[in-house]
Amino acid sequence: MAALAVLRSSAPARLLSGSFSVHRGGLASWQHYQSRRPFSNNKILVELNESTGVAVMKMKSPPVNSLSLDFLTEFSISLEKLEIDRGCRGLILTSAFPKIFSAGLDITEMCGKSAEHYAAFWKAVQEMWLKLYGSNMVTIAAVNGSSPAGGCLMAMCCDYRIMADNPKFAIGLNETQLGIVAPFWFKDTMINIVGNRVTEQSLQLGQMYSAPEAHKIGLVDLLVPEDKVQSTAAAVMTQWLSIPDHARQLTKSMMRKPTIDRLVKQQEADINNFVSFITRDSIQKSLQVYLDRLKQKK
Ligand SMILES: CCC/C=C/C(=O)SCCNC(=O)CCNC(=O)[C@H](O)C(C)(C)COP(=O)([O-])OP(=O)([O-])OC[C@H]1O[C@@H](n2cnc3c(N)ncnc32)[C@H](O)[C@@H]1OP(=O)([O-])[O-]
Repeated sequence: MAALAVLRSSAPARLLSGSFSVHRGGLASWQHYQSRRPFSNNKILVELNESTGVAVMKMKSPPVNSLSLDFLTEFSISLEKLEIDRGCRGLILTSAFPKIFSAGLDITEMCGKSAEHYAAFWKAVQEMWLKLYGSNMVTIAAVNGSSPAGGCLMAMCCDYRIMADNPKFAIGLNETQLGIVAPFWFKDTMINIVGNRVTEQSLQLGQMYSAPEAHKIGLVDLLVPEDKVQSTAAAVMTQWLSIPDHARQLTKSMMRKPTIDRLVKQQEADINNFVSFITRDSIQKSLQVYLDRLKQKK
């Protein structure tokens, strides 16, 4: 079971950082755990309901939940804490902002920095994927806004995706539009959901799909009105949690392990590949132009 990130049964439940609360039934009984060290900038809010065993993880990194190195580090630590907590069986991943799930990788982390920085950043992206895609928990993405590139990847890592039924919200792997290339494990994750043909076309065109289009191609499983995304995620979670954990976990591992192992086997090479790609002058220029265009949009 090497593919599954953390062995939940053998590790003690420990809660380490701030922005972490445990729900024991009523709102009045929210308990806040103290930080052991002041690591967290609270870009991620985690609320664990102990009576249901379901944690809600809300991304809260203004303005657009872009995946910076700090964000990714905090995300992976938060996830690991839930993974080793025997009281937690399910995770709902969502955004604290109403119109944006996540803007994907923070482009400023990929512009004008050192090779060492790019390597550390890419390792953090890999870790996020390995932990979320390999999670033993039931994972449901409550996609309450737009979700390009790395944001789409996070949603795709989950077992089930529920998206707000708003044609203005878009999701997809748009990397080629930035002049960059989604790595093989982004591609594999998408193939495992929508198949080879749709993925090939999506990746080449850097296609963003409106919520209804994403539902049509199977990139998201369910569309619901914006104000029903969270409650529907909770209802779907109950259904998934009715399956015995061990059987569901082994099945999930059987489905995902080959995909995970491909990256694990070449993690270092993948980092080197990213660094040599992202440091090219032409790629740096493309990213800068894209970033400037984003800023001028207003
Ligand atoms: C090989 C590598 C694989 C790569 C994978 C990736 O994920 S690549 C990533 C691919 N991702 C994309 O292509 C997504 C690009 N982003 C968007 O399409 C839109 O921002 C939006 C739809 C997410 C939100 O629309 P909205 O109208 O609500 O918001 P807004 O547009 O007004 O932005 C507000 C502020 O946030 C800033 N900022 C935004 N995104 C990023 C970012 N990723 N990073 C950093 N900064 C970002 C933006 O510049 C602006 O800054 P300012 O001027 O205030 O200093």
